[in-house]
Amino acid sequence: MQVELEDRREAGSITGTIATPVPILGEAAPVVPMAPAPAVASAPAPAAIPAAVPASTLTSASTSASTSASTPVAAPTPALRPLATITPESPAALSTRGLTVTVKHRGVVKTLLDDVGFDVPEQSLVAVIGPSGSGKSTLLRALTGSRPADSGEVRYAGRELCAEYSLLRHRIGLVPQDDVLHAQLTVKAALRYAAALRFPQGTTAEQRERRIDEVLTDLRLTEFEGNKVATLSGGQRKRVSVALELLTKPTVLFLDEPTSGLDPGMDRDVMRMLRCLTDEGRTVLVVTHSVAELQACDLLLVMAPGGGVAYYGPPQEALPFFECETWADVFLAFSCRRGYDWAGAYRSSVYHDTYSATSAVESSGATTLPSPRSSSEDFGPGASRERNAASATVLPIPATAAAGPPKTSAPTSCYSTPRAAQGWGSQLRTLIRRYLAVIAADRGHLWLLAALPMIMGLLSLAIPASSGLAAASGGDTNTDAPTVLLVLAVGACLTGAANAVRELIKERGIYDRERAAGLSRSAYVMSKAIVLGVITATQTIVLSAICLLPRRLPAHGLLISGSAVPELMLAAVLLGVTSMLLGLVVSAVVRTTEKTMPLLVLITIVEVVFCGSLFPLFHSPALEQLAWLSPSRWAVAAEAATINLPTIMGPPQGRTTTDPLWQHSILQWGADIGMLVVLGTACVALVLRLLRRHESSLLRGC
Ligand SMILES: Nc1ncnc2c1ncn2[C@@H]1O[C@H](COP(=O)(O)OP(=O)(O)OP(=O)(O)O)[C@@H](O)[C@H]1O
Repeated sequence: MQVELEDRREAGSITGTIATPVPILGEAAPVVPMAPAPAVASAPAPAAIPAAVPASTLTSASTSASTSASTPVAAPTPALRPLATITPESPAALSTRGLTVTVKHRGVVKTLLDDVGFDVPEQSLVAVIGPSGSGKSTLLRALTGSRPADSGEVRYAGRELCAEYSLLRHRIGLVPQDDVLHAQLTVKAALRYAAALRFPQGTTAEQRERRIDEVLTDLRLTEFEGNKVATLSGGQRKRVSVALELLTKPTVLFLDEPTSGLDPGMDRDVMRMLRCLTDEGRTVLVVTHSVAELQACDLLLVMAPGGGVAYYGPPQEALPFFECETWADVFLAFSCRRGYDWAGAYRSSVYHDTYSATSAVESSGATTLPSPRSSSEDFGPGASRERNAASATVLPIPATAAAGPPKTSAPTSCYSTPRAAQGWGSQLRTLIRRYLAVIAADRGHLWLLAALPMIMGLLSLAIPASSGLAAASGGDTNTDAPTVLLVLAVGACLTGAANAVRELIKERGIYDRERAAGLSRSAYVMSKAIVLGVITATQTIVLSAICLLPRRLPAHGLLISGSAVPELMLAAVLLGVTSMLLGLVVSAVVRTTEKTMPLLVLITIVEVVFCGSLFPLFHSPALEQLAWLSPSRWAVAAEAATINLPTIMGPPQGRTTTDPLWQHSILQWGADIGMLVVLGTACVALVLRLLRRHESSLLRGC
């Protein structure tokens, strides 16, 4: 193996200088040769290593070419050097033991993670690979608390994730597979809003700007800071996602397939960036499908089908461990030998004893941590570098990382300081500003928002209603008035629900990530309700003005003498806003954006059927009570009360009495309006409840 590595160093600069920082930091990268690999000893054999592939199918590595597939062979026996001596004083950045995740699928219990345990030393870059469905994403979710394991434990610097989640979550950075960025915003604006939401209370705007400039420089994004995220390449977008996470200086950074869909050059670029982030003092764990750049990592975790660990150790020793020449051979072996106990083979190897079984976790959960720092220290100018230099560790470091520039300790002390998150009001203001910026950035959508109520208002004028909403002359009944109210109700419902029905689901990924980073659920929902409420109210006023003003109207309202228009408009606006909140409920229920359109149609039809002006609902058991749940029922009733519809229309066909909810009295009008407010409030409570339902058990408590 030694020879092979030396050959690789000569063959190309990439593999030969894997610990070299690429010029991400804006300076020329010094060429640093790769650290020597651990020496391979000849004896003793630690364990039977899987003859991973049938000889007939695959070509084995030279050391195992003669090995039969069915005969377990002795492993090449490396004299392994522990990556880090993890003691209570210098804990692993991350330790896991016995992580097991099961789900019940169609009555059958399925194990997604099977007794997974490993230690990640501070300042190491760990890649996680494995065949599709082997549990890599499940592992990431268990490590970050977004779906805690059913059993086992995860410790950060000795602190148990489930027990101290509210403390630890601010120190865990996660770059999910899908971009969690508002594509309409510029890079700098996206970072500004994220900083305003995530930085601790008391951080000044100047400190935030300085930190944003730091990460932009570190990730070579300065030249793109004015570009919209949507216009960036996949690799650049991934760098922005990483920048966003780095703003708060997480101690451990997780990335879920950051290179999927990127070309090999981008793949290398991203992996080199991760190498640099590690060399600067962070601990990085990356789930990847790409095996081309594994040399850049300090440790490699290979997941086996069934969710067990098939290998955890130095990447350069993985293929010899599996006795394969290529990763394609290893993955083929995984699929060919379904029943093989890959995890058992690994557990009985020396790699398990060296890289998975030496943890402070096993000895004690209590770790001695350096004294706490203040929150503002985190974000002061150049804080990280100074801090890292000050807390330089004596931990032995991984082979490849050892070849890089002098490394410094990850700031374990930060775990001990709870950070004061931004206040609710501050989060709400930031969220409202960001939402408005996102809406304003989409000119086409803005035009549509403006045009929709005008078009619907003009169309409503096509309804022939010579008496408008007033009493017909000559003692006749006005039977057109209910149709005008119906059209106004449909317009308000459609406007409100259409505004909201996609708004939560389309940014569920962003919300999930921000929620884990400290966002208040209620501030988020209120920001949506306020912005969409104002937009919907404005649209409904325009719609009602066009629909009502050209028509004959009663001279007085119930509350306001001189005009019925303000009362009619108020009912229409409340209907629009309540329907918008109903749209948010739909958006919180569904799991995909596609499902929102059929449900929008359904909401509209339900509101039309139950509005009360299409056919009489009163004194119709069940139907009448069901209609109470429809906002349109109460809005039309309030409008009918204002214009005294029972008198100008008379009893509906086949009935001798009129709708009791339409009674021309201030009390009834107030009750109708009050019910709209109650339904709107119930919708907000339901949205909060539904969002909570999607969250992990750890987040629900925060
Ligand atoms: N809620 C669930 N119910 C049933 N099975 C599930 C559930 N969630 C995940 N799985 C299954 O668990 C296994 C592991 O899924 P996971 O997404 O962690 O795998 P992965 O290694 O990340 O896959 P990929 O590389 O394709 O992303 C898969 O077989 C998946 O179908």
